[in-house]
Amino acid sequence: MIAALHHQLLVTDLPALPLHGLPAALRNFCQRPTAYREDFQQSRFGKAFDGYSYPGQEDSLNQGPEDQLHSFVLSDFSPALHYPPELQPFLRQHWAELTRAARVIEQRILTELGLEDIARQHEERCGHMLSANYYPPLPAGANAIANIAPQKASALRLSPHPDVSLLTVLFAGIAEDFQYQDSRGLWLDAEPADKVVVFAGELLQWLTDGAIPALNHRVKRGENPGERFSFALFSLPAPGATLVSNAGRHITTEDWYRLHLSQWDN
Ligand SMILES: O=C(O)CCC(=O)C(=O)O
Ligand SMILES: [Fe+2]
Repeated sequence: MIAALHHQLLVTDLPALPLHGLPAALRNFCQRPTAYREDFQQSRFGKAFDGYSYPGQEDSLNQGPEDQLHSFVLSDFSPALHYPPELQPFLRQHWAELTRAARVIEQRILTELGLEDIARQHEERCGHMLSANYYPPLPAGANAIANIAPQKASALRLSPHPDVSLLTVLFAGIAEDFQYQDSRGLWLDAEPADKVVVFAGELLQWLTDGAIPALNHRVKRGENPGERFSFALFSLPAPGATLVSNAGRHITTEDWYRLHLSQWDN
């Protein structure tokens, strides 16, 4: 059963969950003037990964300067009032229901994997964060990428990475151009799907002491890169928590975030 998350996507038989207008709300936010958007940057939140990041940004905690997307990270950990008005209706009306549904799915997977102790820590010490991602349309020309210096023009819209999560739930399904790395290190194209899709994050790797590796993934630049949205829901330890691996290693939430981010230190 462990093979179900081992270097692969778990495409469940559950239909994708509704987005309740979130893509349009996110696009509206991303099309506001820079000065407006800057009020919601991560540095203003100072909590976990919460807040806004934009293409070309040098100091985002969750994307690199070469990545060609806007992301807005929402979580259980910041007060709803801190988020922009565009995202308030989703947060107020749908966040609780979405994260409840995701928790049920995550619990079922962890239990089926025989990871009872991790399931208990997930239940008691983890919350959720959503990376709501908007990839603006790109011109068809090879180097004509908005906000990106020509030397950084890339075949990718999102660079390869593992997630900081315990599990990542693509609750709205999987969009085109998503790729993941198999056990041989080869990049595979994921089939777009209107199902809930789940994969392992680095916290699952840490808590299983390496038994279940985090899935590396990225987004390629397709033939005609139009507007693209994705919604990745991460289960994450809450501020102030301490987690224990199967082998008995301990880590605090804050050290976990630092350890995850240190892989991008030069
Ligand atoms: O855009 C995608 O399909 C993937 C997004 C992603 O990997 C992330 O938000 O961590
Ligand atoms: Fe990711």
